[in-house]
Formats: sequence, structure tokens, C-alpha cells
Amino acid sequence: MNDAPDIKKGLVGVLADVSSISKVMPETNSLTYRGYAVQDLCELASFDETAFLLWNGELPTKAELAAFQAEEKANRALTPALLRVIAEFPKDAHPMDAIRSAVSFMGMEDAESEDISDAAQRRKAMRLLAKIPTAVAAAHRASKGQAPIAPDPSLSFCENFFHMVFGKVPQPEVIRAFDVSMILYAEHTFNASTFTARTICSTMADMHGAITGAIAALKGPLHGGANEAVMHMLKEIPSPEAAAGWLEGKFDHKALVMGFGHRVYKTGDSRVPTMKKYAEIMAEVVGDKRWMNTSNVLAKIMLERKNIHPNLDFPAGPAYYLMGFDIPLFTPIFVCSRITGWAAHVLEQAADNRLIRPLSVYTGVEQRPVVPLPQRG
Ligand SMILES: CC(=O)SCCNC(=O)CCNC(=O)[C@H](O)C(C)(C)COP(=O)(O)OP(=O)(O)OC[C@H]1O[C@@H](n2cnc3c(N)ncnc32)[C@H](O)[C@@H]1OP(=O)(O)O
Ligand SMILES: O=C([O-])CC(=O)C(=O)O
Repeated sequence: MNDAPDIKKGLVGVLADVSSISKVMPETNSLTYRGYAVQDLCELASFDETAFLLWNGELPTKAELAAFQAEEKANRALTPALLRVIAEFPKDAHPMDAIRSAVSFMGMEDAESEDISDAAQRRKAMRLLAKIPTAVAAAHRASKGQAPIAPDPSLSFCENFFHMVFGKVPQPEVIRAFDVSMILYAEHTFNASTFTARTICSTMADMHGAITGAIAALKGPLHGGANEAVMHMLKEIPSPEAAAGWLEGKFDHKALVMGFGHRVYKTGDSRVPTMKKYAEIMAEVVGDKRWMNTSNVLAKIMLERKNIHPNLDFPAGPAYYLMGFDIPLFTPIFVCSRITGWAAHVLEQAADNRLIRPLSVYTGVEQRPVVPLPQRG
């Protein structure tokens, strides 16, 4: 009989709780939010409607959407104090550290910070959804020595983000591709950052604390940071023709190829075909097919040689690059979307809470006496 403890390293395959927010079905490479296929939401709904859906369980009526959008627009501005803090961030601060710190500061400023009732948490979620893009854009501009651009309430959520980053709104095809990426990034069950948010919330800590922790978890290149790593990787490859040789070098060193593999999907990420379609539209709009051609070579060889499929970060990286964003903005953009899923999970965790606290198997030295300092030499 084997008495070895059954450790699920990385919590692989562990069912940690129930959730009614989204469902990943790896057997069919599909994903639903509140029962709606994510591809259908991309086709027939907007990111605002998706945010409402994740928080309320149903798609909004026209009146509900108008009220939701009005509230989001009314909450976009940052306080002068936060704008001053952002202006003082070190110029070379990591953008994910900047948004993590800005969200933490927002918590200290929020009059309802300590109120963890469902109603207050929902109001704070809305404030975070509205303010995070403003802080991301302001921190990015500050890192380049540029003044922030105030949010424009006459613009949609996505248009306003471009306005705050670039000072102008691009053509509708670009806004559409960005909106689709925001829908696709919004929610994905118990991923590492969402589970972090739920763990923090399970101690009855507040919404801003949970989201600050989630941002810290998303930063890593094994999770959200991969969309930036993908673009750095694509830029390292001199041409699509050079991609095969470049990949051989990675295989020789047993290196990770960023934007490939997934803990749950083993035969393809449900979101990749939709994001790839919009990355290709962006390549058409910009008139630059190089990144998608190189991507196609990498994806083909990864599948043939390693049987590993791309994940959402793989097409999202070049899509954002083609939209004109600097690479350090890619993972903060992911934050602007995933705040919706994180907040939905914080609300769900709090509604039926039990402290999250797993066990570990101790492998250190056995108990021993403390030798007082004078006798330790
Ligand atoms: C939005 C998101 O967060 S999506 C994920 C974004 N992250 C990335 O793109 C980073 C690159 N990918 C990875 O590091 C991994 O695939 C993860 C972290 C996403 C998933 O990790 P796990 O579920 O633990 O997969 P696991 O490590 O068991 O992979 C199985 C095998 O495939 C290999 N593998 C998995 N992904 C990759 C990859 N990207 N490049 C090369 N090999 C890989 C592993 O080395 C392992 O090989 P082995 O059996 O010889 O040891
Ligand atoms: O589900 C995961 O582990 C990672 C992921 O794709 C996401 O968070 O979108």
C-alpha cells in the first residue's frame, strides 16, 4: 500500500468551489459566461454588456445598459491626489506595479473601502471598472514624461481608453477589435489571479485589496504577462522565414514558448479563433502581415512538434501591437477587462464564504531544541 500523501501540486485538477459565472469546457474548447458562448457575445454584444452580464447574471435591457454606461462614465475621473501620486511613480516602474499601486491608493480614498456589504462591493466594482483605464493611461503617459489626458464622457469605454492613451480615437474597426479583446479577456473561472482575489476576499478583506492582489498575480509571464512576452518574442524573430529556426533553438534549450499551453485547455483555447480573426483584421487595417505570418509558422510547428496549442495571449499580443499600443501596456489592458471577472468572483465568494486555507506536507527538519545565542558561538 502506498502511504504517500496525495499532493495536488499547483492545485492541478482540484475542485475548489462551485461558481455560476463562467464555464470552461476543455473537451469542446468552449467557454460560456453566464451560459452565453463567448464567441456569440463577441458577435452580438459589447464589453459593457458583458460586464453587466458578469455582475448581474443577465444581459442588460436597453435602459439597464444606458444606466450602467452612465454610471461608468460618471466615475472615470481620478482624484487630484491620485494623479499626483501617479506623476511621482518612478519613470521606469513596471506598469503592472503602477496600476497595482494606483488601485491600492484608490482603496484608501474610497469612502466605502471597509464596507464589504454586497451593495457597497458592487458600487466599488463599478468605480474600479471606470477608474482603472484612467489610471493605466495616466501612468503610461507619466512614464513617458507626458501629462495625463482627462477621460471624455462623450466617448464609449473603449473609445475613451484610446483617447486617454493617444489623445485620439481610431477608426471603428480598431475599436471593434479592442472591444472583442476586452470581452475575451473578461473572465475565465478559477485562474490564478481570480483565485487570488477569491482567497483575499475569503478573509473578509475588502474589494480593493482583492483586486490589488489579483493584479499582482496577473503580472507574471505564466499568466497575464504572457501577452507582452509574446510580442517581445515575435520581435526577436527577424522574419516569418526565420521562425522555424528560432523555434528549434527554443526546443534545444527546453525553453517555454510564450503564448502556448494552458492549464485547462489541452486541445485549443476557446478564445483563440475569435482573437486571431480580429488580429488578422488589424493586420489588414495597418497593412502589416509580418506578425501574423510569423505567428502562423510558430503555431503550426508547436502543434506538429509538441502538440501544444496557442492560448489567448498569443493572438492578443500582436493585435494590441497593431492597434498601436506600446508593449508595456498589454497586461494593464488585460487588467482593464479582467476587473469585471475578478469583481464578479469577489461578489460570489462573499455571498457564500468560507476561508480558503489548504494544507501542506511539511518536509523541513524535525522538531529540535533551541540553542541559546551564547552557546551557538
Ligand atoms: C491568459 C493566460 O493566463 S493563458 C496562459 C499564458 N501563459 C503562457 O503563455 C506561458 C507559457 N505557457 C506555460 O508556461 C504553461 O503552458 C502554463 C503555465 C500556461 C500551463 O502550465 P501547466 O498546466 O503546468 O502545463 P505543464 O507545465 O504541465 O505542461 C505540460 C508539458 O508541456 C510543456 N509546455 C507547456 N507549455 C509550454 C510552452 N509554452 N512552451 C514549451 N513547452 C510547454 C511543459 O514543459 C510540459 O512538458 P513536460 O511534460 O515535458 O514537462
Ligand atoms: O484560465 C487560466 O488559467 C488562464 C487564462 O486563460 C485566463 O485567466 O484567461
